[in-house]
Amino acid sequence: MGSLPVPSVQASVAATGGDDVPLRYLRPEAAAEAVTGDGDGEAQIPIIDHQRLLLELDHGGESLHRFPQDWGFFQVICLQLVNHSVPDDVLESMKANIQQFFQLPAETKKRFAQEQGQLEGYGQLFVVSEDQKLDWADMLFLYTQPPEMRNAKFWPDQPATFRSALNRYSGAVKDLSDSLLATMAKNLGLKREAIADKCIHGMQKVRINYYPPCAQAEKVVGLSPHSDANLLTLVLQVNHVQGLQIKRNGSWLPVKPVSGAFVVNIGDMFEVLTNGRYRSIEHRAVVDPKEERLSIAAFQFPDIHTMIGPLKEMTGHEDDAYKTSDLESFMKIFFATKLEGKNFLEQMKLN
Ligand SMILES: O=C(O)CCC(=O)C(=O)O
Ligand SMILES: [Fe+2]
Repeated sequence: MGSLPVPSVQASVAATGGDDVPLRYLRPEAAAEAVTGDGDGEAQIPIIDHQRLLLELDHGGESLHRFPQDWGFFQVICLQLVNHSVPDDVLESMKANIQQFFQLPAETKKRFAQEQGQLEGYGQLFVVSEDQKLDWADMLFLYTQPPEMRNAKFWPDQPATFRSALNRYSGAVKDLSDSLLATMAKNLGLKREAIADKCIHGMQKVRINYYPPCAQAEKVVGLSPHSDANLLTLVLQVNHVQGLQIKRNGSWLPVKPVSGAFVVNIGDMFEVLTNGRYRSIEHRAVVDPKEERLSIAAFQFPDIHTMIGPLKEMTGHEDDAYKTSDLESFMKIFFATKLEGKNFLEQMKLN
């Protein structure tokens, strides 16, 4: 497993001034796919107050149900969660640390570079061929939970507070995710523990994205369209620069950054577990012509030894619509596949 090495986009922009965009990044047709509005007003992703949601749930309210139904034929959850349990200082410290990390000299960042055949570290993912188009971004990918899975050599020791900030962030986001999974299970008519029980030692991987500005922003893509393979993803948009878009009714809908909010996305494993009742969200990131953009995606997985397949309580008399496989095989196929819409999940479908 691994991704082919590619140059740092940030370093190339610094070296060349960034006016000439190398051919491997130019994909004007993909970049120009239709975008709906600016993510405001009617088209805005629902903003959910987490404390209120929990109160409603305790009182038997309809909680999350309203939103997926408003959001089209399939149950699609993409929402911005505010008033959640991750403390402000944990968010602020994480943001400051990653902003400082990407400002470090190229040689310093390279000390944490991915190694051949491995996914973790500073570099890029999903590059599977020499002639594939590339994303206009650099990233840092780390295994964060359970703590035994951490590989200290990929965890930056500069800035000095990076490791402690990520440690706190990771734990707080895991707790929040567990709480959301319990809520979602209840929404599906399952026991609260139905999904959470699979996540007691649930894995978490964190992908920190850095999108440099691009003089030809309208011809490049920051992160190719994809759905996340895991159960649930919590994305923090680190600064005010807009870039994240979700696919809805065939066009791209911008997700406006809301300060302190987590964008909560359903991943492929949730789609499989619910036998397709809920659908994973296809999304992408575009880049800004003038300003850099940063985001942190925390991918929540079940425990490493969990089998991933449609839950019996979900299927009833229906046939399974997806294969059942162990988590490791599931992930191997995911990382060997070029990131392109939901093509990975197609491989997991039966018939
Ligand atoms: O940059 C973003 O907002 C999206 C990040 C994302 O989708 C990912 O890392 O999987
Ligand atoms: Fe994603």
